[in-house]
Amino acid sequence: MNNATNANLSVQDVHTAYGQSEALHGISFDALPNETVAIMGRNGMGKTTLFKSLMGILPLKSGQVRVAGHDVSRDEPFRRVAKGIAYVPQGRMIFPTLTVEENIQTGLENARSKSVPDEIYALFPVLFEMRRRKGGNLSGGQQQQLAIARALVTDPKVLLLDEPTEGIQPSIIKDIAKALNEIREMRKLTIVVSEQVLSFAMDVADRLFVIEGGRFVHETARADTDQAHIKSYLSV
Ligand SMILES: Nc1ncnc2c1ncn2[C@@H]1O[C@H](COP(=O)(O)OP(=O)(O)OP(=O)(O)O)[C@@H](O)[C@H]1O
Repeated sequence: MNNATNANLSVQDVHTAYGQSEALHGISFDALPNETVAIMGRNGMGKTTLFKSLMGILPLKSGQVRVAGHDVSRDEPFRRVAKGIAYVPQGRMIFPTLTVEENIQTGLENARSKSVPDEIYALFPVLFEMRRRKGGNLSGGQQQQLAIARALVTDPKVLLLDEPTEGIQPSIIKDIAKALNEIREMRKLTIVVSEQVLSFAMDVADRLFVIEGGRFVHETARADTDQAHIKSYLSV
């Protein structure tokens, strides 16, 4: 475990329930600036519930979430965004009838300037080419890039991505891995990504956790990863 005082994201003993049914049973981890952490697990193991808990979309039953040293555990989602955490949800959730540019601008709601920073289009040139097209007309991979761009304009310290490779073709998955590595290096971001694709996690993550039944059951540094062991958790 890293020293919590240096952590950009510190998650301590988080429990989350749907009514009487507890889905997360005490999740704890820290992540540093310029570090990517992958959370691996099959469907229904708690990845989405964890991200919604970190963002405040679901209330914590108990536990604490700190972003850059600030306790955000009781904050509404928009306050958490202002304190430096951003979310790319599963399924991307872009607005199909808005243009690419307008989709990115929805992330700039609380910013002084509504113009999309050049840096964003430099990272994702395809979004610049397609800036006047409707979001709904983009391919899955382009929509994923758009969802990442929209999250990045809030200038987060911590970026959460829920299964970014879902439904995306392998060649584009490589592009997304490259973009995430560039963004992390450029902004010294903390990235937390949930995944079922191990090769993608190995391309981006410094550390990997396995979640099962709402608990972390395995942790490994990338260099020490026993890939066969991780795969045994991912196969049904
Ligand atoms: N709205 C809900 N009401 C009740 N239980 C829920 C709800 N959403 C999820 N759960 C339960 O919480 C547990 C964790 O689900 P979660 O969606 O977080 O898993 P996941 O790992 O993100 O899987 P997936 O990749 O399918 O989204 C599951 O047992 C699921 O049935």
